[in-house]
Amino acid sequence: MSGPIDQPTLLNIVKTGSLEGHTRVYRKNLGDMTGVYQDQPAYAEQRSSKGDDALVYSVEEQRYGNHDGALIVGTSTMLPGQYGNEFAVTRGHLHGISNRAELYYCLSGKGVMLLETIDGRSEAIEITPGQAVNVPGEWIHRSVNVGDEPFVTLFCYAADAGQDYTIIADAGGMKNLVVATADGWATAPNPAHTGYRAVSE
Ligand SMILES: O=P(O)(O)OC[C@H]1O[C@](O)(CO)[C@@H](O)[C@@H]1O
Repeated sequence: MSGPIDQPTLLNIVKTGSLEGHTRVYRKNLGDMTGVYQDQPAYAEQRSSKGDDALVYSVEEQRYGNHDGALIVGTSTMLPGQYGNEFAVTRGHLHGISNRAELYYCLSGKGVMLLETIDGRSEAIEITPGQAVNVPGEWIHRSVNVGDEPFVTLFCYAADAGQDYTIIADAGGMKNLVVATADGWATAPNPAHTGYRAVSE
């Protein structure tokens, strides 16, 4: 044993995204999503019609510490939306400690976990209530709302993981986009993607 033993926590989780017992809440607004969507005119049009303060996603999380071995548990609530033909996404990231894994369990709505590795692998996995994606370390990940109601997930990952948001920005966006089709969604290559840089150790 290497230090004090943390206290267990009861969490009441509501499928609409409320996490009773959370220690932090943060929200991302439309104005925070600069550079995320490829269709910049469509994004600019929504900023001017809805305003920069319009909510796009929010996170409620609970952590009992940041030390090696501790877990963060939280809920993420993504509002539906489209920017041109691209569905609403989270910023997306690789964990700062890149081998840290994460679980995403769908509480409500319909979404896709878009997952890529720096050496070119790509996966897009749809989840609906009752389904989860167990995301191993080394996968860049982003949530995508492909439905017309909030996409709510319960997530859990190592508290020391951290987030590297520059990995996607430096590559001109993720390799694939999740776009609307006549019968739902599909992935399409992102023409602006320039390849991922190596992860620094
Ligand atoms: O941190 P980002 O990429 O903005 O996206 C938020 C997502 O990441 C998480 O914070 C957890 O990794 C989720 O809550 C949420 O879906």
